[in-house]
Amino acid sequence: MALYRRIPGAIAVITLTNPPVNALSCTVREAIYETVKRATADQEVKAIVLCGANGKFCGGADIKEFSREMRGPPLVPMIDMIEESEKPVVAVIEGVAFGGGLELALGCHYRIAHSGAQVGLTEVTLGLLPAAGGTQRLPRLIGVPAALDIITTGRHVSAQEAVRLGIVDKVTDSSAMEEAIEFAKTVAGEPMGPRRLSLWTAACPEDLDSLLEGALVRIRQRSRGALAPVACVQAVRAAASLPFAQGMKKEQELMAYLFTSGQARAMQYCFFTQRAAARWTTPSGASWENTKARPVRQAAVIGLGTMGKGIAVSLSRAGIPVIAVETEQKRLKAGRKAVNSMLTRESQKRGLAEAHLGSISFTLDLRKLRDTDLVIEAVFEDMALKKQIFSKLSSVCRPDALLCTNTSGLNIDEIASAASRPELVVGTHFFAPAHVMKLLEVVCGPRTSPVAVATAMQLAKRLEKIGVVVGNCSGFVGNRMMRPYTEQAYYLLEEGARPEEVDLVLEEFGFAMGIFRVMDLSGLDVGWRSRKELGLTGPKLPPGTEARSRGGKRYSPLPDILCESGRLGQKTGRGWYLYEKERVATPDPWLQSFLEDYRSRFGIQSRRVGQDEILERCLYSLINEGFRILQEGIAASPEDIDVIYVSGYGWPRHRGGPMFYAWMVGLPKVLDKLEHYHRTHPDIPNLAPSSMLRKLVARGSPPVHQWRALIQQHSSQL
Ligand SMILES: CCCCCCCCCCCCC/C=C/C(=O)SCCNC(=O)CCNC(=O)[C@H](O)C(C)(C)COP(=O)(O)OP(=O)(O)OC[C@H]1O[C@@H](n2cnc3c(N)ncnc32)[C@H](O)[C@@H]1OP(=O)(O)O
Repeated sequence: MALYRRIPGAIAVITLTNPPVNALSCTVREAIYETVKRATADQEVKAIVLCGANGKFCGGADIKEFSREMRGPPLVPMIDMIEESEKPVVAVIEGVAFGGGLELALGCHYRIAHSGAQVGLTEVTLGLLPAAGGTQRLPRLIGVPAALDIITTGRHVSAQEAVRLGIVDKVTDSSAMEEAIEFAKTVAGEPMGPRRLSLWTAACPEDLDSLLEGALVRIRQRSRGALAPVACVQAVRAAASLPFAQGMKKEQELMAYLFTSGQARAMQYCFFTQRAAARWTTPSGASWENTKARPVRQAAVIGLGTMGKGIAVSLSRAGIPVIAVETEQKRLKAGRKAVNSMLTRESQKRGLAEAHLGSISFTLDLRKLRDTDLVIEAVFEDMALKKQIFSKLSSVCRPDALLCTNTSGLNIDEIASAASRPELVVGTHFFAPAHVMKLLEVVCGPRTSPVAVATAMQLAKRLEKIGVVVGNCSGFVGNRMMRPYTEQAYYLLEEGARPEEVDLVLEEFGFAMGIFRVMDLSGLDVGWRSRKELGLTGPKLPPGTEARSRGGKRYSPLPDILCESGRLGQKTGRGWYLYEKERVATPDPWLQSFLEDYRSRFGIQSRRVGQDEILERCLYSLINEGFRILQEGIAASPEDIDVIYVSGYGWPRHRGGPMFYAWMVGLPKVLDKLEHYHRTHPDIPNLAPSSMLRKLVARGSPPVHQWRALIQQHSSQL
């Protein structure tokens, strides 16, 4: 709702009251209409102040209403009514003014912000555009180039930048409310015509076309295939070239197109699922609601390799003092140098004062960890080494210290078996670079206690990461699903495709990089090492093993052969591609003739593999593994899997995540295709449809939020 009160000085104060973010729900819009009308009709009122309850102006339109039938007064005429008021309306921006919240403020005649506030037209992140006049008013207020950036990225703009750009008229460190009331008194009675943004003209650069073309190029690089940012560019073009009323018409047309697109639905699904992941539960009844996290006042990181360094920086950035441990002086020195320069860069980039960073001390002595609340082990993926460390930690650390391992797939239970308190051992699987990537898989072993899960999830929040609780199995959720996806990509090469063809299809789908470019970037030796560990290749492989089969299943030795010939990806200048200029992948004629030789050596008839087949085999095999994960209870819900893929594996947000995508495509179609590909390739068991998928199809393909109820809780590994 919106509360109305009269205060001395002939001022009416209207307060949006809809916790937690004062979203513009149907009830709020009705109340705004009513209270603004009341204030404009009241002869005693000379100016109006519009604010939000609990220190937040407004988080925008109520996103929950987008999936229901629209009711209540629409936003656009409501904002127009405010702009048309003859009495000055002053918006008090505290906390946030996002999306429709900022559009509402742009309809006001003045905007006063608190210095801690943030503003933004964030609709694009929900697959929409600012369709309450934002695409037309903002360019008129701050010029086309700055507005284009804010509208197409949806980025959060600080109050300081907002005043510099002219989005707000004034910023204050003290009470924005008091400032606004005093200000309103000074402008009462002035004519409001010049303050109506709809009457302004947008300042536009001479070369508008190249500005807009540049924006489209950046959009294609950032989020290929996403409709909303492209529509935003079209709307800003309208603001630059058409009168306000026509621009508004264009804005509405574009909004109608986006609103009914599957992409908007997918992105709104991502918004809610990301928040739902924090509300974890386990079948034992433990949950975020009934389990209290332990406080983390000091943390330690063991191992200053790529991951350890990033984790130490993340902890420090969150203000947590860190002890970083290495085994030799040389590594310690190199680690210290790298961490310190990462921190300097970070604090410059984020404008963080050194005082906000947690101190980091460096040591070779594990005994220094005796007072630490939480330790994160980030050494090589070597089970024996990890067990040795956990055994030592048990004798060094406090009995209640949480012991975390940053393994990307090893058995948490086995690692925990080396600790004297296995219930305090939990997996914290960070993603590289750990100080940048948002995802944290929190891995529960069978003995992990609820308090260990709660503490790790709380840590994720403090590090500004998205924690998702998963069960213990090889590769957990994310990496386990990657395996069948990568394997399909190898098989497609064996059958006739080229790496660049596979990558193109995946990039057209929306991944920033195709799988072969990703492998070249991270190094082909990563997978090679783990295949050697598993005895799939290298010295542990039993003599006489068939080249293209392991345990009766199809196997591709292609990546092993590449590694054996020294092609490890970007770092060696060649992998699946050639890198003559640093980081620029070019198709390699050598690889093409190598693949031809390989096919003739194994009697494989090369064929043209179509784009649909590439996409379906890669994605559906990954999705199928997701269904198996649900069936085994390794993930609590399809939503959790989707959060993992969108925030950690570059799955395009506008596709919602693999499980949501499967539902959008149609589960019967996914099942049908998997059956077809499995019939054609019976030696690839990953293509055999999972029974969970069959079950969902048999039940009429219910929407994703209903799947959880169908997952058999008794098989949960969480
Ligand atoms: C067929 C033709 C159709 C025609 C078209 C019809 C068009 C109709 C529309 C007309 C025009 C619309 C134009 C405007 C659009 C918008 O405004 S879209 C919304 C834009 N707003 C945002 O993007 C902000 C989203 N929220 C946030 O970024 C954050 O929540 C926050 C505000 C920064 C607060 O963060 P934090 O404090 O970390 O809290 P959270 O955990 O994120 O959120 C707390 C709970 O609040 C819920 N919530 C947040 N924002 C909204 C919202 N806008 N609507 C509804 N609910 C919201 C959030 O889900 C959390 O809920 P719980 O998880 O249940 O706790």
